[in-house]
Amino acid sequence: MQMLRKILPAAGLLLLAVLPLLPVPEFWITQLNYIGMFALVSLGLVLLTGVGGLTSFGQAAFVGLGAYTTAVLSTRWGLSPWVGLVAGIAITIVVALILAWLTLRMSGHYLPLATIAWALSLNYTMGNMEFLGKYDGLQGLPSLSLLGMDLSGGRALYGLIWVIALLAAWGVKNLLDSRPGRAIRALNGATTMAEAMGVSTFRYKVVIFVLAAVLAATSGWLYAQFQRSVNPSPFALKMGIEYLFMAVVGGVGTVWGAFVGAGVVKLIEDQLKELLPALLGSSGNYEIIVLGVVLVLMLKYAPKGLWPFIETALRRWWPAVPRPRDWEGAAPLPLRDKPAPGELLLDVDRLRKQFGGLVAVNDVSFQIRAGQIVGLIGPNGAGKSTTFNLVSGVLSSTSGQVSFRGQPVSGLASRLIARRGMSRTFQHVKMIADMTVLENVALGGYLRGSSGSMRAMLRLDRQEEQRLFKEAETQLRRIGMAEQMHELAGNLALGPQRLMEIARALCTDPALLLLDEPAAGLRHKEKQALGDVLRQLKQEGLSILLVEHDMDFVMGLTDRIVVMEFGTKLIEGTPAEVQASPEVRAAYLGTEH
Ligand SMILES: Nc1ncnc2c1ncn2[C@@H]1O[C@H](COP(=O)(O)OP(=O)(O)OP(=O)(O)O)[C@@H](O)[C@H]1O
Repeated sequence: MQMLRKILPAAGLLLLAVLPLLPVPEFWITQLNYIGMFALVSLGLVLLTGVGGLTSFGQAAFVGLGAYTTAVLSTRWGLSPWVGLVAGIAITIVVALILAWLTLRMSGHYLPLATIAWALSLNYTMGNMEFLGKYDGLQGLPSLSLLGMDLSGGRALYGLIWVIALLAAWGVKNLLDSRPGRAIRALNGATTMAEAMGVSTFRYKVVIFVLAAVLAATSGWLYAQFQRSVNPSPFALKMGIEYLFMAVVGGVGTVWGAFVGAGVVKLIEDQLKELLPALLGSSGNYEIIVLGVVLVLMLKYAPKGLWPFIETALRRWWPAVPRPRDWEGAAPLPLRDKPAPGELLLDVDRLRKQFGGLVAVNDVSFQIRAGQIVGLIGPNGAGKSTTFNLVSGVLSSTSGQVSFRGQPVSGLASRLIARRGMSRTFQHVKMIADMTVLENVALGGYLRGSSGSMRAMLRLDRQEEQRLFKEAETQLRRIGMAEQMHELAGNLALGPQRLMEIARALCTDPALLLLDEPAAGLRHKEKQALGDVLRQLKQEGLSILLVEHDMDFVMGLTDRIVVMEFGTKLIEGTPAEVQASPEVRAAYLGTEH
């Protein structure tokens, strides 16, 4: 059985490889060629839409860009199709960068609308330029050859198409399991957290946008070699919608879903093209209507597509194995310069935040010195979380100054503040639910690594990955969560999720740790353990700013406490001073009890 499990995938791959040598009808080879080319585009959408959350209807236009570039270069200037491939990718990168710059800062429905706009305009350009042969397109592309082998014809191209498609799948899979990949996986719903870990989320939006465009253009190049001609219709908006449809049907967040989606849509569409006109007695693009209905049903009943069902079935044969723990011998990550004990670390000076007429933080000032644990307390709505967000750069202040390690940081993006050594957790836990605890914590080490997307895709980043995972495990062990490192973060209870956030923040190697209600949701024993960890961190020289409602926890842990009420600092002092203060009693008793 064990043997069979190992042999089966290899046998499947072998069958795929030798298929064109077997007496398989040309029709099926052609189908498989289309599936491979469509899967390549759909793979880009897995990255862009499924993982990154950026919906694009415009991928067909990039397919067209790849196809037209090689067609023009080979038919008008007689250049080799290989030059066409390189030029097509280069032009696509330039166009994608310009479009990304123009559109990727848009939010909500504006981005999909923008993708429709450029899909239409690129398609009209193809159809109206004399130079591109207008709607007739360009014919007579020269045949492709590789190392003296003639690759014209479906059977000959089959190998190239599938090698490229599978290599692309391998690259995308590698990318998603890497330092940049973890940042990319944060794009869909966890951007605030990723930015606080030092990630430029805009940069990664551009990266996946360009990558998806390059995959589409490569598919277009293959398409042009396959057809030996190009015209605008296969690159129209309708096809852009179909590519998205393939990604959704297959399983928009999964690499193999791209292949399943491409296969299922292509095969169903072909059947419908024959069946529907026969049933309805007239010809027309009726299959689009059926596909549209299927899409709506899928989005309602199986929004994650078909792949999760297939995966569940496959898991019986190939159970999921935890990530191998291969980082034991990895070198530790570099540490930052730490402030000297007693050094002024954080200086908050008359910080103010207004939301319209509401003054959420009203000219609040306080300081933290290196090695201190400072508590920020106050009744609900006092402005504690807002103060946190202002200090860490998640919100910009209306007025006032924040200096960190002697440098002004007001107005800086949170990722730039993170770079200087401030790290935080969130009142409402922010994580990537479908990543393991270990991977979530490793995202905290983002700034301590440097591997880019290219290295990750080629899997040249393994040494750095081992160092990052070793650090992540160390931090998890520190807060007593090493046993849960292979669990999916979304499956944890709220308490452990909060602890995981602390481990992630520690993974940044901070000089100042900002903890927003770290003990909420923890059991008594867990709270005690957390208190011990924080004391230990303090002994190691770390400074902590802590928002917390559990008074016993705060009083037993902090050196100083800042009390806020209605956005204003009520008093500041040692825990004993604060406990003895009649104002504080009034604030709490008056509002909470
Ligand atoms: N984005 C926002 N827009 C408008 N008002 C806001 C916004 N964020 C916070 N507020 C308001 O600012 C005030 C302070 O909120 P904040 O969340 O900072 O309080 P808090 O002390 O952290 O409270 P809690 O302990 O309940 O978390 C509240 O009145 C809140 O409604």
